Amino acid sequence: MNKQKPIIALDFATKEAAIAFLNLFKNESLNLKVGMELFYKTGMDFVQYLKEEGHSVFLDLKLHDIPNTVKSAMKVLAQSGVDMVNVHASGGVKMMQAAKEGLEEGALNNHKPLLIAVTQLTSTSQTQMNEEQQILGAIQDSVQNYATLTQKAGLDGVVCSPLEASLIKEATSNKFLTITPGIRLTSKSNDDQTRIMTPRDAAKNGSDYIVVGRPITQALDPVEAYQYILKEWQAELK
Ligand SMILES: O=C(O)c1cc(=O)[nH]c(=O)n1[C@@H]1O[C@H](COP(=O)(O)O)[C@@H](O)[C@H]1O
Repeated sequence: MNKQKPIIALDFATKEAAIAFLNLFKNESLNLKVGMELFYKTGMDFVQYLKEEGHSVFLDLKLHDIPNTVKSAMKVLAQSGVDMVNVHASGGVKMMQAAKEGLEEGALNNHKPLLIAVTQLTSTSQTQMNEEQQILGAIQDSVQNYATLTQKAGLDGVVCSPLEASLIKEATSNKFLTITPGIRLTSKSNDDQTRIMTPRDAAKNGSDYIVVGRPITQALDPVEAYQYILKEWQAELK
C-alpha cells in the first residue's frame, strides 16, 4: 500500500460497475478497498483480478466472531495475497490475537497482509455511543481504549476517524498505523458519516492512510476528484 495515495473505497454493486470506474484511471496502480457489497457479489476471483492488474487491495470484511472462527477465516484470507485486512476491536484482545495467528499460519511466501482493527465506526456519534452502546464518556476515550487493546494484541494499527489520529499516535507509537475513512471535502457531512475531516486536515493530524469512497466514486468526474484529493493529501504529508 503506497502511503502517498488515498485508498479508494470500491463500493459498487457489480464487477461491471467497478471495472467501468477503474477504466477511467487507465493503467494507474491504485490503492483499492473492496468491502462487503462488492466482495459478496464477486468473491475472491475479482480480488485476485485486481491484484493481477497491479493494484494494492485492502479487503475490508470487518471480522467479528469467536477467536477460533476468526483465526480460521484469517488463514484463508492470508492466502489471497491481499495487502490489508481488518477485524472489529470490540471482538476483544483474544479475538485479535487469534486473527494475527491465523494470518501468520496462512501466509504464502511470507506475504502477511497488514492487520488492523476498527475502533468506533466513523458513522458513530458521541450521543449514539453513549446511548446505544452504553459506553460513558468521550468517544475519543473509547477509540483510544480500542487502539491500546489493538496494540496489545500485536496488530499493525487501527481504523478510526482522522480526528483521532494524533491522539492514537500519542497513546500508542508513531509506527502504529491509523487508517482513516470519514473523509469529506468540506467540514459538514450530509450523509451517514459523522466524525469527518478534509484530506488536508487528515494529513496534518497524522493519518497514515485516508480511505475515500463517495467523494470520488459519486463525483461527476471521478478522476478529477481523485487528483484533487491526492494533491490535498500530499500537500501536508509528513
Ligand atoms: O473499515 C472501514 O473501511 C470503515 C470504517 C469506518 O469506521 N468507517 C468507514 O466509513 N469505513 C469504510 O470506509 C468507506 C468510506 O466511504 P465513504 O463514506 O463513501 O467515503 C466505506 O467503504 C466504509 O465501509
